[in-house]
Amino acid sequence: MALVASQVGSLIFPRVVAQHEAFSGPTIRDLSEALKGIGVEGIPHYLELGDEDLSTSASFVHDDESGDPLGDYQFPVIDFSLLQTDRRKLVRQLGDAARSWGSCQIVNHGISAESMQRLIAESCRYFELPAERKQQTKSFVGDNTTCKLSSLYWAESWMIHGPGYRADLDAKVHSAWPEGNDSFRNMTAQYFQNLQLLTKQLFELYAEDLGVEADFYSKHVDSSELTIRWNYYPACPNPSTILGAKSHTDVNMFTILLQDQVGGLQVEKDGRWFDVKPTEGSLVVNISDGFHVWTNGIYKTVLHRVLVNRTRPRISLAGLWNPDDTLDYTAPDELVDMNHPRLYKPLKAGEYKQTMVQTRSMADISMGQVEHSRLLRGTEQLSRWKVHS
Ligand SMILES: O=C(O)CCC(=O)C(=O)O
Ligand SMILES: [Fe+2]
Repeated sequence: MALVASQVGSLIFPRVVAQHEAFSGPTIRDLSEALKGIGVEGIPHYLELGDEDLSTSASFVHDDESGDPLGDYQFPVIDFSLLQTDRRKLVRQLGDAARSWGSCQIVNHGISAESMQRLIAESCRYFELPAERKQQTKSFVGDNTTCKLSSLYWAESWMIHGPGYRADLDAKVHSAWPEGNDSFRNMTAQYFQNLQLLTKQLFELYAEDLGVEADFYSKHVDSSELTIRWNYYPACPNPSTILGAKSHTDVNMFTILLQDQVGGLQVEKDGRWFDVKPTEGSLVVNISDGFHVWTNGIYKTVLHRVLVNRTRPRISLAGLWNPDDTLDYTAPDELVDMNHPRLYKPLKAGEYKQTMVQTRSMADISMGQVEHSRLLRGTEQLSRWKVHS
């Protein structure tokens, strides 16, 4: 029996009545049971894992109580307060993490843990609104509208675009949540500003690590667009067969991610998956496709995915940086030598973004999973701009 989109949508996003911190109780019908109810056996293939192999999960690494150092496989948690005490050490740690993981967690970065917790708690209140209310928010994706979504599966999301974020925020939030949203809007606006400062600092530190002009990257922050995407992953009855987000790289330049304490984010390294275990007050810094190209491939674009769980909803706020479309991701000459020949042909940020938006919109529920996965990986898609491809 063919499955109608709206039917599937309501099944994959059953209403979750949840207290974020203490979700309990069997409020979700089992997905396959629900599907059987409308005459469908099993799970629609586009929701299956395809070539995603959860058995490669290396989460055991973090459960190991023995305290053994994990060497190259210890996911980096970097103390940003080294900025005041040992800048060179901070630069080295950030650079090492960007080269080997394309990702790290930073703590003591100047944005208070308390303000981030409050922002998460307020964001949860938004997602706990009835679906009809949330659907009034322009850019909201979830419930009945999600079935063709290319990358995020068991998730609801919506986003706010900078630089005119204040007006965008007021209009969008107000339409869904006219009462009680003032503090949410103020907190979010403050968070935009904090991320801007932090990103400038990070880009200066990365420039130092790479040995390029101090403001080579940071001077573009003011003319870049920061989008915040809220991702909400309801508790899922089939967490072993469904992902919150399939493995993907981010197509933008650079991402700073705020996650709650539930866990589920994983990053790939050397063909294995590692949990990014939430650390109180931390932010996850992810190198995206754009920054990877802009560093001549010296920094890795990180492949990541999100697992869901049976009992607790999870929330994350992805701070996605996109430079002006005219920005050329061509890496500076300092990063090109005999050992590092130029990897990519000239590539404008806008051209890459547009190509990838088109590519991803081709991702369709009728598509095989392996093909689908390729569309989500900058590591594969960038090959068409490789100098010797
Ligand atoms: O929820 C997460 O931790 C990751 C979200 C993500 O990868 C994204 O929004 O691009
Ligand atoms: Fe992502």
